[in-house]
Amino acid sequence: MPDPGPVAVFAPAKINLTLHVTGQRADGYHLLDSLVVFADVGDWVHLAPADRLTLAITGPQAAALPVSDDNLVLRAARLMGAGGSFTLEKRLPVASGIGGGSADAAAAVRACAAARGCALPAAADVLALGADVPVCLAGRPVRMTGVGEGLEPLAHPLPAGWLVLANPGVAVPTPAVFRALARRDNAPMPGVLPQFGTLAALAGFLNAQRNDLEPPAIQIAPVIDGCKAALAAQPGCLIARMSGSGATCFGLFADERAALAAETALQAAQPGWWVAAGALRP
Ligand SMILES: C[C@@](CO)(OP(=O)(O)O)[C@H](O)COP(=O)(O)OP(=O)(O)OC[C@H]1O[C@@H](n2ccc(N)nc2=O)[C@H](O)[C@@H]1O
Ligand SMILES: Nc1ncnc2c1ncn2[C@@H]1O[C@H](COP(=O)(O)OP(=O)(O)O)[C@@H](O)[C@H]1O
Repeated sequence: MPDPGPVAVFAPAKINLTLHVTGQRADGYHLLDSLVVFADVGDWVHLAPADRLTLAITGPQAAALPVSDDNLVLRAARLMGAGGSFTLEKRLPVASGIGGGSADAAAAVRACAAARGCALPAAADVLALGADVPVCLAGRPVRMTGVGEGLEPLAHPLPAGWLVLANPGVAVPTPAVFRALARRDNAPMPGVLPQFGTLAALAGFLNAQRNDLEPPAIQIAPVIDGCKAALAAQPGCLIARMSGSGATCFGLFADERAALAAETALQAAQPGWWVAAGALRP
């Protein structure tokens, strides 16, 4: 039976551990090959029953996102044909390559489905909200292909690990980064992803892969290079790279204490940056 009470859904940050741009469609959208994971760092979407569809935004990043009709939470609710009183607790920096808006849209879809006791829509049905919304609705590690609609579950679970996310406070618009790409026909990842017995093995694999959007994003916002270097310099960091179209970079850690120490050290060294540590979600 549908539960008419309030619903709260976590909207975890999406991290592109790799992001290979392998082609471009006639409509301009790019073909991607990306190993996508999620972190225990994110926004919350709350939904309470109400006749009208409304949105309030709270949380430490609320000031960066004025309430507007095209907020992805409202667009997702309209796609679901749902009303209700939504509160978005905004913790992730906006336009930062970790899919905050897409994660919110996916969480709003989940909240609507939970409130009405109906099934989740198919990936193809939420793609219109944004290329990253299908992967955020999946919410687990996958190989993402196509423009974002291809979702291949991993054959083997990833080892446990920690992510430290750092954003140097610049918003880089995704279309501008794609436009600045030097080439659009880059090699994909290997056809079959290996099984990673340890986090060090995963980091070794990642080191041989790329984020093709990193060079153009650094060209637009050179501070990204410094952000990546600051993460890489933290004790215990196995690899540091930019996520999505930036500017957020991630550091991968096997050890929880090392990840939390890196978070504290970066927050102290760069008070103007957004820095957060969280476990890699299975
Ligand atoms: C680059 C990625 C990688 O995961 O992440 P973010 O940087 O956004 O986190 C995503 O593909 C972004 O997904 P999302 O932010 O939902 O994209 P959309 O709103 O659909 O599109 C924004 C713009 O990005 C470009 N775009 C997006 C996806 C794609 N496969 N090819 C593109 O060329 C297009 O210029 C489009 O107008
Ligand atoms: N709930 C939302 N959270 C963040 N951004 C949103 C939201 N709704 C709409 N947007 C718009 O979507 C754009 C991309 O935001 P976001 O998903 O945070 O970026 P990215 O995909 O690069 O991480 C922003 O410029 C913002 O104006």
